[in-house]
Amino acid sequence: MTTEERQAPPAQRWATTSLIRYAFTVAPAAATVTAAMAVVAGAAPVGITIAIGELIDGLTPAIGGGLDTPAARECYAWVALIVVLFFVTHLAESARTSLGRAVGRRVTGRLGERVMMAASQPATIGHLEDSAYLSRIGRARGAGTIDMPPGEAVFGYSTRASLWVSSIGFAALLTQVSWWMGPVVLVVFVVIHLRLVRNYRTAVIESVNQTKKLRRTSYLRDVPTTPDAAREVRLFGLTAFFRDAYQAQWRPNMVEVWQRRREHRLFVVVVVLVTGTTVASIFYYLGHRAATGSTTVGDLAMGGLAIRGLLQVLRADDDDLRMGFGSKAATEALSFPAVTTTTDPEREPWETPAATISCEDLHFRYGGAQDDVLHGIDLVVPAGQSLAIVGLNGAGKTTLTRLIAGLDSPGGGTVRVGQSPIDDSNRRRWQRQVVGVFQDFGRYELTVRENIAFGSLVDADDEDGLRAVAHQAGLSGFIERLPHGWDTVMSSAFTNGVEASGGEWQRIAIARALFGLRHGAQLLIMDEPAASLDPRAEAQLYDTFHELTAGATTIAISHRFATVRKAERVVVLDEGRIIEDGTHDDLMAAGGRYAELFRLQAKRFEEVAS
Ligand SMILES: Nc1ncnc2c1ncn2[C@@H]1O[C@H](COP(=O)(O)OP(=O)(O)OP(=O)(O)O)[C@@H](O)[C@H]1O
Repeated sequence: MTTEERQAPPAQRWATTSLIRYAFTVAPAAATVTAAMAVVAGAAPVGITIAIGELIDGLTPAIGGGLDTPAARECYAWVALIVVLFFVTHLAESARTSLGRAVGRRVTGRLGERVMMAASQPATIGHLEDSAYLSRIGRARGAGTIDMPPGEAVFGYSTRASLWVSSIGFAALLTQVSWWMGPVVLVVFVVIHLRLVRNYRTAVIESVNQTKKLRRTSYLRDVPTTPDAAREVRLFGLTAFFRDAYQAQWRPNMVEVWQRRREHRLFVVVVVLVTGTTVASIFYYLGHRAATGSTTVGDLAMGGLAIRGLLQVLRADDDDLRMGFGSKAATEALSFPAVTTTTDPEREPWETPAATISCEDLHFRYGGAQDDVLHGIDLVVPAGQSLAIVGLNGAGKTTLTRLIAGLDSPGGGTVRVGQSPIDDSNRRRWQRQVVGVFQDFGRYELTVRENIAFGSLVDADDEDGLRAVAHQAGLSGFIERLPHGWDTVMSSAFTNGVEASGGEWQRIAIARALFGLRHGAQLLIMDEPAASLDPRAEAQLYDTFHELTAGATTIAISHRFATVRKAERVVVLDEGRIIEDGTHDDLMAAGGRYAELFRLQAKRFEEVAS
């Protein structure tokens, strides 16, 4: 993914046509019926207005003639038509509303999927750490001052379509009263309406363009209610900090939006004056014509009702907000490529089942950073070796494993597996050969079974395998005690769900990786895999390590030297360079950085023990 694709600025175009076309594509039947209902719901009130006019004109000859005269019967017919049209209006309007919303939901769902698939398309992960790209995703989901996803626009269009049908009908009725009146009123009202809508849309663009800032603002607002942060927020007394930071950011972000709203209110006053004058003049004109006998009372009533109906054209309200925000979100969502097929390949044997991994002159820099994190790493890891990477915080250990796993592509140099350099043509296939227990491993709010089976999802029905890896990771007792065993959801936020401790989560992550190894993965990466384990569990993990990893290549990052010394080979990383490489004994004998750090840690233990 290029930087331009990641950081595409907010869409300036409105997706009206493409969004409507999209709605007809994803829900053809419902969209067609919604459109038909919008036309009926818009046309029926015009019919009612005509019927009322005719009824009033028919009443004069009918009055005093009794209930069973032709004139009275004609009045009954008009009344019946009015009643029927009332029902038709309400039925069509209800159908339009519920179907329009359903189509909108479908559009929102499908566009949400489109964004998810597009964001998951690159095999590398750097774009998901890019704030510009995250803002694009936020905009495509309709996140703004208020959440207004794309489907809301579809519903707004159906409401507006109905309104346009009735407006054109009412204008046609006015033309019957006087030829110039319909076009003139329609044009004046439409011009005012479009201006009102433009104001709305400007406000929308401004607030959507604020997404990046608003994402930050929302973050500040949400932290105190996030379970992960709840303890620290209380213990450190941070509620007021987050409230103040939220307000301090929110107000300046909203200043322009508020200014726009003030201008808009002023414009609304002008609108009221112009329309009031127009409507008053027309009523005076109609009244004058009726009084001088050049038009009937029925036409007068019809004209009045038509004007009243036309006044609705002026409305610029929630529907415009829906169309504005929603279509903006849709424009953004539609700018993501449509990826329909999942690109996750099944695990299949690599060219050579157990291949040497070679890093050749690797350089890497994170997007937006000034300096490289890795400076020319050369490292050959033979198949089946257990390697430990050691180094101070920020030395580049995690970054190196990200490159080896194919999660990032290097700025310079190559990662080779066997004979094949890892590039975009084979990246996903290689990734399926790698399993990991990362520092920020996934804590999926799904069942414990799913959490572990993710290690090799196609083998999820391997009950024996699941039980075996759970046992190896020391989870058997934990799972037995769960209220729904393997089907317990790992989050108390859900009914019958439970919360696991940090160590239990880590064991789940280990079991997941072991399940992947069991089903053919050839590289295990572990970044501080025992950080949350109790000493007994950690000892057990490493004592049985070779048996558990079944000959796979393993790369472990750890600050615990008791763990590190068990590896066949150790490399020491310092500021993005390998400075030492050998067995524990070699490096101790060399008396370099490794020996220094090892002795420092051993001394601490001795001090504590004595
Ligand atoms: N996603 C990222 N975006 C930008 N910079 C990053 C990112 N991840 C890490 N860095 C930077 O890259 C450098 C190396 O980080 P890395 O996580 O590889 O170090 P490490 O040796 O694993 O550290 P630790 O022992 O603390 O886990 C650090 O200076 C860090 O700030």
